[in-house]
Amino acid sequence: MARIRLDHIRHAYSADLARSGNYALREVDHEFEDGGAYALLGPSGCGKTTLLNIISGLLTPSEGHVRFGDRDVTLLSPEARNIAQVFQFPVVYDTMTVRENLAFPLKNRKVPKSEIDRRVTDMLQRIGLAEKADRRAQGLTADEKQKISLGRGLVRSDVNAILFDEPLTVIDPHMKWQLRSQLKELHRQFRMTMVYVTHDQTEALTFADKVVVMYDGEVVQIGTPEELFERPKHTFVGYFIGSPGMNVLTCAVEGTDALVSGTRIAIPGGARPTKGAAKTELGIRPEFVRLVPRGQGMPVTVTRVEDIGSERIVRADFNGQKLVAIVGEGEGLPAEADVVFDPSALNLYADSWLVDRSGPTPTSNRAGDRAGSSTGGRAA
Ligand SMILES: Nc1ncnc2c1ncn2[C@@H]1O[C@H](COP(=O)(O)OP(=O)(O)OP(=O)(O)O)[C@@H](O)[C@H]1O
Repeated sequence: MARIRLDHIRHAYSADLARSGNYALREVDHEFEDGGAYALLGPSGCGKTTLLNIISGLLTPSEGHVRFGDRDVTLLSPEARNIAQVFQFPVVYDTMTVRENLAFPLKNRKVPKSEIDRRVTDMLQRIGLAEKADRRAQGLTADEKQKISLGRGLVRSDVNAILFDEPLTVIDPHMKWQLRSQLKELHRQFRMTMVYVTHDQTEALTFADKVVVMYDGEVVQIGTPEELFERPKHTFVGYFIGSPGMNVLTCAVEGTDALVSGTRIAIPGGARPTKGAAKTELGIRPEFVRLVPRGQGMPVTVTRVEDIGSERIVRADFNGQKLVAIVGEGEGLPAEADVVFDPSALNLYADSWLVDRSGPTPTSNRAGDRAGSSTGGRAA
């Protein structure tokens, strides 16, 4: 296994695109720790596959270097990099049996037969294909074939990293959870460096120790699921992680307060100057917006209430800006509501990036659990 260093990587798919500044990857300068489980998460077209292919060696970056440990592998082929890859669609040898497919990469590397038998038997159990071990791959479903692809990637213990590109796309929804848990278990057991591309936040947050959020050709934040939830470094992270995503309210900054549509809201720890910023915004997750009886907070007009079982999603108009709140089970919803914001959960953004500040971080994702609230006040 190896630490993977991406050293000032940029990539354009042609010289013309580079000349016009059209980079699929604008600048990526990050490190994946040895033995870490990472998910590359982002919307379609943000550059996830491009980055994965640069790590694997299927693509050579236009600029920058890829290092495995201290070794520069930028110009090496995927084989020379010694990585395992699992793609979106199954890659199996149809004429071989399931067992032979799994044994294939081990035989190629001259692993002793007894060791091959042991590892293949273990993997057959893990991917749930023990009963079909001696069937040819040809007659299997797409779902089963993809499990073979996963097993073939995971059966080797000598690889520098295992790279997954949306590997569960063809898997039946009820099996996805099971295979994800198996992947996590294998990671816990063997501490392989794993990089897993997905645009599904549930998949990313349940699989990875660290989630790498990509947006428009850039990595905007690498963090644990908690970090991404509590302190999104970019408004896109706030919007993309969480359901519903973070409220992003246009604001002005005056001293240490934010002015949102004429309402003054104190920023704990003090808002830092945002001189030169073209736009400033205040972020607050719906879990930290509390609805209180009229007169006890900032006035809003509730426009819609969606009951989703254990909680209600309340959509409101906050002086012309849309605001979403989550009302938990057992919490009341006043007929005429005001809102209060948990001050520890307020984040200030300048040109979409978080303005660092001191102060506590929110500790729970239920608004009712939090002490204190920011009720704001009308600006003079
Ligand atoms: N072979 C190619 N030639 C030219 N442009 C490409 C090529 N492959 C990808 N791109 C462009 O590069 C950008 C990043 O694409 P990429 O496939 O890496 O994104 P992605 O995040 O993996 O998207 P998806 O989730 O849809 O696979 C997109 O604008 C895409 O259109």
